[in-house]
Amino acid sequence: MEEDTKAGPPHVLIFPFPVQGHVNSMLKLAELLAHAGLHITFLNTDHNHDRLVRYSPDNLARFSGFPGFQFKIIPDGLPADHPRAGERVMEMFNSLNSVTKPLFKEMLFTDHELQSIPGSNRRAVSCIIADGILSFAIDVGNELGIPVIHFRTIGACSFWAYFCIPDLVEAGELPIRGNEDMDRILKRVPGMETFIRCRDLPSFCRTKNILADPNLQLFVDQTRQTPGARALILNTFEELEGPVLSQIRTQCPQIYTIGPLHALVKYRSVGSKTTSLQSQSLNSLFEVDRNCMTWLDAQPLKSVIYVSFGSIKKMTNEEMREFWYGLVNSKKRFLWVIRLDMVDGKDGGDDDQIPSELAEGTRERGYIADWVPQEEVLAHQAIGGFFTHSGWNSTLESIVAGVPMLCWPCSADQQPNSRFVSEVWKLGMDMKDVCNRTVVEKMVNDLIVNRRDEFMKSTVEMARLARESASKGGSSYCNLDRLIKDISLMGVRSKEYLPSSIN
Ligand SMILES: O=c1ccn([C@@H]2O[C@H](COP(=O)(O)OP(=O)(O)O[C@H]3O[C@H](CO)[C@@H](O)[C@H](O)[C@H]3O)[C@@H](O)[C@H]2O)c(=O)[nH]1
Ligand SMILES: C[C@H]1CC[C@@H]2C(C(=O)O)=CO[C@@H](O)[C@@H]21
Repeated sequence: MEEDTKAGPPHVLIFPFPVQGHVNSMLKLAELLAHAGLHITFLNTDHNHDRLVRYSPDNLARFSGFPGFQFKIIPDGLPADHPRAGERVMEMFNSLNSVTKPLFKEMLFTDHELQSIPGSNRRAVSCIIADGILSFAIDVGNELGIPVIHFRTIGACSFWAYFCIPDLVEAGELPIRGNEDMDRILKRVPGMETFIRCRDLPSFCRTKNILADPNLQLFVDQTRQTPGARALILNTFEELEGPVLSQIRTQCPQIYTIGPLHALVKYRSVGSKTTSLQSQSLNSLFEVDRNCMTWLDAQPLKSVIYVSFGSIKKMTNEEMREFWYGLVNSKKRFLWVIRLDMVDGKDGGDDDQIPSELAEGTRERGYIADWVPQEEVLAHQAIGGFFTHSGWNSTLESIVAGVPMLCWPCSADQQPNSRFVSEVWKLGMDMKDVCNRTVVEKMVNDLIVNRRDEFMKSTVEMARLARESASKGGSSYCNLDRLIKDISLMGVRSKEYLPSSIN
């Protein structure tokens, strides 16, 4: 079955790991590629598609405006009531591998809309852009003769830390030998030898069972498969992570740095119906509370600390209490995102009664929301600082907005991210491994009052570099053009690749 290579533009299938932070950045890439005229199939899980339809209905209308754009739905293999958050998010890997992978292969082989339609301008899928932690897509692409590009939605610093873990083990630098060992500087992560400590490695390294820990092995294996992909896409920019990118290129020569994606959408989607800031809330898997913007309008300039720990983190009642007292005792205004699924269980009894001093302080100076339009919030003039978990999208959004960060990393790549924010880029402070109301109170005041001028110097400069990279002629702007050209040149599937039947 030879494909008519003269028919229509390239057809790219985009497949994110199905959580908000990944869907967000991959939908932005989908918009950019569709805006450039490529045909896009965006593969959503049934669970997430239902949430997009429910909480971002305008999203579907916006994307349907691109010719050749379609959403495809695939099960994630989990029951509808699975939390898909906290530590249980790890269960998604097993179901995606056992249930989703065979369906993915069958879809590519049998789905008429993914094949070339003789006489029409729709080509078969000519390239797969898969999440860097869904490496089974490489196997499927190889079986079907479709080139696969990895898009890893974390920063280059974290990708490289993951990649070097086997070298750290081989050199005896891992495992970590207890709490007293956490500040030991590691020597076998090239480019980070002067500042990366044990506590700054991805959280999965905090295991005694370094050779057999299933989570650690999963991410190391996924990361080490990336050199087998046709190329690697990273949502970052050369001016932010150049030294680490040089190290990664020794293993993965073909890298497209096209971030910050949310800024690139803004600079390349001129004339789109929605401003790029508003378009972010069109990718939301949660119901957005826009009333917080009216509350922000009433706050003094740079007076508010914005607090959000992403879409996956779950907190204990004790952690909530320490942060709440720290924020109230700081005497600063705060906008705090507490998702409906965020607090781990309710221990009932008086724990659920809010102490009067907290209730009064929150009433006077605080606003608590389930979910907000974060890019718009960070761009608001009332925001003086971002108390963040250091998720990579949040980090980039804070950088572009020029907002200094107080980092409380929770898991995975957040640990390396927070070390780079504080130690390398000087964009804020790292509160790693601390959960104490007195420390929260002090660091909030340091961030938006006592050390504000110090951080503003570096945040203003990094924001300039970020916007420059995403503007016409900038590094990320040009790399996106290169990616589009290279995808257009990618070979087409020839018949010897197509198996006689799905096995
Ligand atoms: O009220 C809110 C809170 C967050 N966001 C958005 O949600 C996204 C959250 O992404 P991120 O900051 O990366 O955090 P997570 O949701 O935790 O993302 C997961 O995926 C990221 C990308 O791989 C990783 O860096 C993180 O560690 C991982 O937890 C961002 O775009 C935010 O703008 C909102 O729109 N409204
Ligand atoms: C399942 C989460 C643990 C780490 C994963 C990840 C990665 O690319 O390594 C990024 O963010 C998280 O959502 C994933």
